[in-house]
Amino acid sequence: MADNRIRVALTGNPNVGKTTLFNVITGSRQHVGNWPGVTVEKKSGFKIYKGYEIEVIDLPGTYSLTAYSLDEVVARDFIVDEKPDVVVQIVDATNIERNLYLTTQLMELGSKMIIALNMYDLAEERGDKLHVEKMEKILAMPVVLTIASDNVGIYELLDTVIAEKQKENYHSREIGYGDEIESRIIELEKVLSQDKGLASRYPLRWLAVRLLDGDENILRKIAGSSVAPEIKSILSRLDIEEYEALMADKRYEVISAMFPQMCERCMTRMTTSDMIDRVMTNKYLGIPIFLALMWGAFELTFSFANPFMAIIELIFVWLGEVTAVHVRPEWLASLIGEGIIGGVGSVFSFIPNIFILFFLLSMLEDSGYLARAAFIVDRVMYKIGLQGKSFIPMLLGFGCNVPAIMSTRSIEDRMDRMATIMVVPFISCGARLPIYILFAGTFFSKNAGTVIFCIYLLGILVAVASAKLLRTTALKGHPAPFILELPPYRVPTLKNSINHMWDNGSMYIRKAGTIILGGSVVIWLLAALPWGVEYGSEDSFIGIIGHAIQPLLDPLGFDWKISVSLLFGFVAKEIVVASLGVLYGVGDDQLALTDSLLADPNMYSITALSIMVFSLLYMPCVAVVGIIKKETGSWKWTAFSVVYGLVVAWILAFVVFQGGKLLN
Ligand SMILES: Nc1nc2c(ncn2[C@@H]2O[C@H](COP(=O)(O)OP(=O)(O)OP(=O)(O)O)[C@@H](O)[C@H]2O)c(=O)[nH]1
Ligand SMILES: [Mg+2]
Repeated sequence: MADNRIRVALTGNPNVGKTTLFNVITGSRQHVGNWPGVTVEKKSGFKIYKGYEIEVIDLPGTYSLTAYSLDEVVARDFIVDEKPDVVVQIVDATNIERNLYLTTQLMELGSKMIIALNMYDLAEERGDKLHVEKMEKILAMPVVLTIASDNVGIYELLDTVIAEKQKENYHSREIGYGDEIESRIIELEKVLSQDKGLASRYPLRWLAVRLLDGDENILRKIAGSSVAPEIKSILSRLDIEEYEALMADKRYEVISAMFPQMCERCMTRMTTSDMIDRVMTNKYLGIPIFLALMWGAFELTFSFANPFMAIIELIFVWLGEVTAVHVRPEWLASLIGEGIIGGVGSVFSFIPNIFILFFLLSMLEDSGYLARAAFIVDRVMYKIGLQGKSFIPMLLGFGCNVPAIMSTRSIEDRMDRMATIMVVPFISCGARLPIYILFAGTFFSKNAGTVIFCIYLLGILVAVASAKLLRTTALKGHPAPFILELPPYRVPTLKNSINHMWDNGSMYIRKAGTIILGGSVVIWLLAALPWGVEYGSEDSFIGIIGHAIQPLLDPLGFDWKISVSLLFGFVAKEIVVASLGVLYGVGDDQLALTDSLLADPNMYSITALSIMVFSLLYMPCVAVVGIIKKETGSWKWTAFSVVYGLVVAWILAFVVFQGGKLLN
């Protein structure tokens, strides 16, 4: 490797600001959130600085080097196997003692190390006195103060990285584990050293320590080695569990001896966060507060977005009129008017809602509240035999199910993970929102926010119930207890909320310009062909397809237009709205889609409700099906997910529609 290239790994406990730091150094925009477990994959980026090409790798958070879940393994293996030039451990300055556990393990690896003492704004705020120089001396490594979220200390950190890389010799730092364990370490080291390949790849002392620590992954790493049988026989004579406990004790002992010298007045005390949590996570108040906050978010979304939505609608209706008058030949006017403006336009008018909802959700996330929501829901889920960790992917699922399913990698237990993957599609993603806004806004205009809130809630309930069902049948087993470290409450940063809003919102706009545009044109073609048929009539191709599937959906109250739109929604759920836009010929009679729907004699509010319920549940879109296949590695489960969704959606929409008809 050329001399001016440096590879730097960012590691540390979850939720300490690794990704925030990564983003400011490399100018990337990876997802940052105030809860542990945001990052589940390694991401790399580059920074050119003072003539050096610095590659920075952001890793998932990990509490120790004994990795349990998939994301922790990613972090551990990278540092151990890829040997970055410099390892930067990001330490939460308000939680140093706890973070040092990982430090003691990283130290043993013998890599060049730097501590970035992050969030020191928060430490200072509460009156801690940090002794950075003492810390450097005790740990024998550079310590740099940073405030990643405020761009403070970044260049100092980069300078330190360069200086560290250039250092010729540095001493590895060791923890003494006491005579008994030390003699075992020496015994193991001696055997391990016979395998020259191993010796060149890993520090032998480190390997020995990990083996005595009962690390299964390390056992697997040396399985192919000639010394493996001998190592195994030594280990089998020892009580590894006891060694593991002894070594952990020793580390804690070392930490509690050095910690008081690094920080004065850094005792644990009742913080504001703790006090707020007494109320927020209270046994009785927790769930009502959660529901109230979510309901508030939907109400706000709706009332704020309404005027903007009306303006966008007007613009598209006007564009439709202009097209009808000025564009010739007529088929082209129809393509642009009915197809493109009708389809893309009707999806576009929901952009304000998407933006506002994601802005609000990201404020809740950044403040630390969503982690509490996971905690509260976990309490309930655990009682009915489910693992609360599944709630975190569900939270991500409100944005898009694809990253949500990827984030299940942080779930250790395979059964739990599979069950979570199967139920995430019931969590309503942003793409379904336009469908609800259209139908709730049109048929329940007075309390649209509440109706949409109930739909989201229904999604969560179906997800939880399905998980329960799966966990007691095909994916039987006990849930592992879930320990979630609650992050502190923080004032949400505007930058973060806007970034988050933009990421979700721009994805939506991109989709409108590509897949939805394409879908609209296809639907227009199907509605206009065969040549000479009346546009969008029952004799057009789309009419024929619609009539073919409509009998299946008739008991749910859907006519052929709704049926065919739902069919195309499989590609992307926004297409349901786009194709309704095309089929109701917005450009034609110069009405907004909402007015056309109100004018349709077959549409009642109960039909609208049935459509919303069906769209919420009916099957994951193409992209989600793809990721389910990838993450489960099984066609059987992928097919199950599609069929199960369709069945559940059909049954619930049936109950809603037929029940509603009976009541009326
Ligand atoms: N006050 C303050 N907040 C910070 C600082 N650095 C990061 N944060 C916030 O801390 C939270 C966690 O940041 P992330 O960058 O997602 O943390 P991470 O270490 O990548 O977390 P995982 O990927 O879950 O392991 C976010 O809400 C950030 O805005 C800091 O220096 N000061
Ligand atoms: Mg991260």
